Amino acid sequence: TSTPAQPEQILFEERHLRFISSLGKGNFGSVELCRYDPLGDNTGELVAVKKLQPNKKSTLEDFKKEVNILSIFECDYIVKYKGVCYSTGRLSMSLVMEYLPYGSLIGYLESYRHVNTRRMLLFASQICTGMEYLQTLRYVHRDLAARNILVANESGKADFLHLIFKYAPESINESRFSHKSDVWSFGVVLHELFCYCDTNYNPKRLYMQEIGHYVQSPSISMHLENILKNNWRLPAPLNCPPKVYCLMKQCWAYDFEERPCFSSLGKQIETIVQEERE
Ligand SMILES: COc1ccc(-c2cccc3nc(Nc4ccc(N5CCN(C)CC5)cc4)nn23)cc1
Repeated sequence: TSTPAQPEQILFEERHLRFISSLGKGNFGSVELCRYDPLGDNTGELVAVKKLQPNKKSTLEDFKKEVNILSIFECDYIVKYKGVCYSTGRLSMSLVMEYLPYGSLIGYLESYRHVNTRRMLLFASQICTGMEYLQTLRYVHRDLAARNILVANESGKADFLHLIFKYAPESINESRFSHKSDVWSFGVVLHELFCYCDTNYNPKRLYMQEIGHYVQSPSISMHLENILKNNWRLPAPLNCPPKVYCLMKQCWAYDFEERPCFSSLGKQIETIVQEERE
């Protein structure tokens, strides 16, 4: 049998990757803004470089898996993979991706507070399309959250990336993830959107208010599971159209089989957009 075709490994030479700034850190490693400038005249393109932490538990295998997965995705709503960079000295590997200048949805909503319902719904609809695409590839995201959603450009085309208060009940205590648990997380992202990612109303804070701030970490998930089982849900955001809150509640059906799929959510969002127009 022939060996599986290697994704086109576009090699970025480390010596031409000029560090500009740090874009963010996570348990995966760090992401830096760099200019790939082989001509050395600052005309090179800006790229987002995700450095793999070799010491972290994520291994070379994880890296190769991520490269293979990302390089297959062909979707307007998933960040574009450009290639890899193997640094000779430090034996580290980096993932090179397109750079999205507007940063995360959280940062965007904090600075552009005038974002109206229509634009929010546009974001929601685009996130839905991206999630539908992942589902066709049978890829479960597991970390859909506003912090992992990147805004691609002024037109508000939401891009998102892959990656506890976002989790569906079955994920919290059975670690079961599915497209339907991603739908639950999508409901939480909708909530963040319509709260403008306001830290006073972020999911963690609202859940902890209900559970009790005194509760310490290991038992938080048990308390979370209890309030969800007792049908408590995140409250409707200020000025949130009732139909949008109704969508969130559908995503938060305790029984994952009762949750809508992304294509149904997309259609319902389109309907609300039409009604908002009239
Ligand atoms: C968890 O941290 C990150 C950071 C960056 C990325 C990432 C991956 C793949 C492509 C990509 N494009 C951008 N753009 C971007 C632009 C601005 C900012 N911020 C500017 C303002 N600063 C205060 C915060 C960062 C962050 C990311 N970030 N980014 C993913 C996760």
